[in-house]
Amino acid sequence: MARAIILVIDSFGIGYSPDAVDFGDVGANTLANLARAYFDATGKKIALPNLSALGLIKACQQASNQDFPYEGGAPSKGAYGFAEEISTGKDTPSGHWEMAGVPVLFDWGYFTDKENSFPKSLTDSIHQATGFTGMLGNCHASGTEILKRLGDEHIKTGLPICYTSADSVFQVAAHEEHFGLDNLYKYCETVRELLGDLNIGRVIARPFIGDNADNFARTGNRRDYSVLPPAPTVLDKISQAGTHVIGVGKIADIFAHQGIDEKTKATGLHALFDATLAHINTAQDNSLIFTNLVNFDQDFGHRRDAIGYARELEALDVRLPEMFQAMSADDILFLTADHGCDPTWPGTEHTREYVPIIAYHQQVGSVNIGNRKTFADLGQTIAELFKVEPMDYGTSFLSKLNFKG
Ligand SMILES: O=P(O)(O)O[C@H]1O[C@H](CO)[C@@H](O)[C@H]1O
Ligand SMILES: [Mn+2]
Ligand SMILES: [Mn+2]
Repeated sequence: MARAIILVIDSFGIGYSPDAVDFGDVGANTLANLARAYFDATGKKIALPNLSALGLIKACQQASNQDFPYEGGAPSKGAYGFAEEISTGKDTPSGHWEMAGVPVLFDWGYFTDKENSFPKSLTDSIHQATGFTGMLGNCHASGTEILKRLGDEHIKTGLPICYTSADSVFQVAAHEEHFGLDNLYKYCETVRELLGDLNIGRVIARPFIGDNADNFARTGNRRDYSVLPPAPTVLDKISQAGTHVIGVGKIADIFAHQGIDEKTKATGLHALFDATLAHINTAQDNSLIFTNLVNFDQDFGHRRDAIGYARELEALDVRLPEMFQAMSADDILFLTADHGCDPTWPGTEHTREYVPIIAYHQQVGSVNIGNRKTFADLGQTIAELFKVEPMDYGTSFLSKLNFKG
């Protein structure tokens, strides 16, 4: 076994899942709906020749029973299927931990009130511990809209902007220069400690720059402070057994730095892709390179920008051959997602969807691995590949891969 690569296209759902009714997401389909919106707006079919060859379109059609405009051929290489999530939430940590073999079967804590979202006991303790006299926001919000609304006041008052969403998060936006990046991180670390038993998945630092509502922009210095996964993930197991686990992008943050031997941060699709390629070019045998492409979710899914999402998918597709070329004959690439975020869906939140599971290896001919009952099938496959004890959840699909020769 040489190396494995996992590319998570963050938020890339391919059709609402059987339990979507519990989330108000019946009808969501990130890929199919954005392809339609792109066609309606531009008259062009989304061009995904490489992802189509890997079976992505077929996986989406199987998951959703729907057709949509696209350009690309029939599946010709690699394995393709669609997986449903058994974790209770449709958030990023749940999706990633489940794909690493550890679904989140307990309920996260949520701040459900749209206004005055944080309990007074919590805000009091934050003010006491940080020395700030107050906070702005304290509500549900989209991270870009709240900057437009409160960014100026933040600069004037020096108070942090705190907000949440339907996810189990406490987010803090602050200006990189006026408030300072280190101060923002320190504030978030304090909040992380004070959240205690509220069972909140993540505190997220959201630094931004700019001087007015028209040009405030979030920077790549986002930092996620996650709780630990509820059990050792396949990353812990393979890392302990000697596999070199490399996290690219926010992977290390998502796994609270557990089971990660080396990490590289980068901002934007191309920088993240380049960082992944650089690791493929240099990583020793017996390595796992695990990359999260956050921009699909952050810049397009939550922003409900279907056209931008479509163009970013095309840009990723164009670059895939570079990855195929960099891979050695024994390497295996998995492409998947952690949840949906349909850019045509009402609101700004994630959507409960099937995700694609695609596996590419030079020697693997096209094979349909069908409906996977949990994202943990990927973790179980990774466990088998790297020869560690099986995980408690998931069914490996390694034996289904159609290895030639
Ligand atoms: O609107 P922004 O700040 O991008 O927030 C989004 O990002 C958070 C973490 O993924 C989610 O909870 C969602 O609300
Ligand atoms: Mn995500
Ligand atoms: Mn998100």
